[in-house]
Amino acid sequence: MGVEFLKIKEVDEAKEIINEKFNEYYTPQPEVIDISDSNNRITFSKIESKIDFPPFNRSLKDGFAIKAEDSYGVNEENPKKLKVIDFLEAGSFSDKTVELGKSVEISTGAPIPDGADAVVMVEFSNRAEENSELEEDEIEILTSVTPSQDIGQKGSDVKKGQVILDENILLNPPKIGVIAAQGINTVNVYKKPKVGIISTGNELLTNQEELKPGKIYDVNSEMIKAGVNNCGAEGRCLGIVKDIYDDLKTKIQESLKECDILLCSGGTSAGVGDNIRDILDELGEVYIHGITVQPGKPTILGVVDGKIVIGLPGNPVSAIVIFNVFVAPSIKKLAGFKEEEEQKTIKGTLARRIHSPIGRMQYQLVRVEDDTVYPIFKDSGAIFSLASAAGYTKVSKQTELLEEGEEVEVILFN
Ligand SMILES: Nc1nc2c(c(=O)[nH]1)N[C@H]1C(S)=C(S)[C@@H](COP(=O)(O)OP(=O)(O)OC[C@H]3O[C@@H](n4cnc5c(N)ncnc54)[C@H](O)[C@@H]3O)O[C@H]1N2
Ligand code: MOO
Repeated sequence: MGVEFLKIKEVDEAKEIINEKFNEYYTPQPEVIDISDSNNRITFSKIESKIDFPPFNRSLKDGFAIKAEDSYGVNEENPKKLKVIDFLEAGSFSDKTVELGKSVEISTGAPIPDGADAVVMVEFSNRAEENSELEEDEIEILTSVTPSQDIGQKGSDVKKGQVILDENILLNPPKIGVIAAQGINTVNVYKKPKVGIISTGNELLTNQEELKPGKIYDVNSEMIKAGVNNCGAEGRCLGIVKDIYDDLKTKIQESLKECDILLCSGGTSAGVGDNIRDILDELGEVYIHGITVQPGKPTILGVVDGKIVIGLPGNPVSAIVIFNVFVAPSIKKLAGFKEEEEQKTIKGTLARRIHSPIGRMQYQLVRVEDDTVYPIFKDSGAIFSLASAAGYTKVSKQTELLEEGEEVEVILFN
């Protein structure tokens, strides 16, 4: 007999242990980065505004800054003549004061000159070209405006000292815009946890090698790395290791020096060459070996040198399902994402019945077309099934059969 599994864990119990161990063995760290590198990073602390925005009262339109009082009772039949005492482009500044009977020609974004309290849009004015009774430095306005009209007041958008972004916010283009408006050039974000990834198996080749008899290309390294990166962490492929006990043991020890969390795949079962469990027992402690799920029953969680080591089942479908269901939520949390987001789900009608093993929660890959859910009945090594899979449907451990036509929920990948 090979190694015995620990007492196999129920799904909820396994999730709880994983969550607890991740919290215990990794403490999120902040780092300060340049705003130009901040897309897709997560804020570690609140960001406060350094300045009022806008920083001055500014014109929202091209037109004439006036005293609103000058426009009362004005309309096209009853225009009002005003003297133009200055011209203001965005970025410039006027030291003139607008009094009754006067105006300053102004561009959108330019600061409102002293004395003015409203802007009349250029469309509602005439110049000398349009009305020969006007002098060169005169206009007539054709509409009335209210005080503050078309003025963006200083601090009306954001006041100095106001929280503009909370902690645990995923920075994206609009949010980076908010920071940029403040002239802030560095951001305090969560450091990405470094997650090492090792594939194990004598049969595995890198994509640099020629295919040989009995061999296959390594799927899990790149697939899991992409999954890790989607969680806001930094996945690092650390290579392929043969099923040789000492080689794998050394590789695990070496790898732990350069990462915060280690994900291995393959060698989790209890067969010849399945070494992960024994190595983790020797180097540290194993907390989970076996979860009541299908696929992915032989999943392992251990701790070595104060760091989490996960053994994902080698079959790629099992590896990605177990990663998504059990590992990704914890990595996301450590990377700074707010507590577990709702998974994206859709509902649909089963096109075929699903048989499920009693006693194991089944994650059945499915394809979805319109509202119809097609189970993909292939073994967990059939990687191509992932090309069309939209996600998976859960079949509880007490359920042996889901009938064709039943409504099911599909948990979508991403
Ligand atoms: N007698 C038993 N045999 C198996 C059992 C069992 O309970 N009793 N469980 C099966 C289940 S379920 C799974 S899942 C696998 C678990 O296997 P391991 O984690 O030990 O993985 P391997 O044996 O190393 O590989 C399984 C399969 O996956 C392929 N593989 C592995 N790594 C990769 C990779 N990086 N890229 C692509 N493909 C990979 C490997 O070639 C095998 O075909 O055990 C079952 N057996
Ligand atoms: O549990 Mo295995 O992961 O069925 O393929």
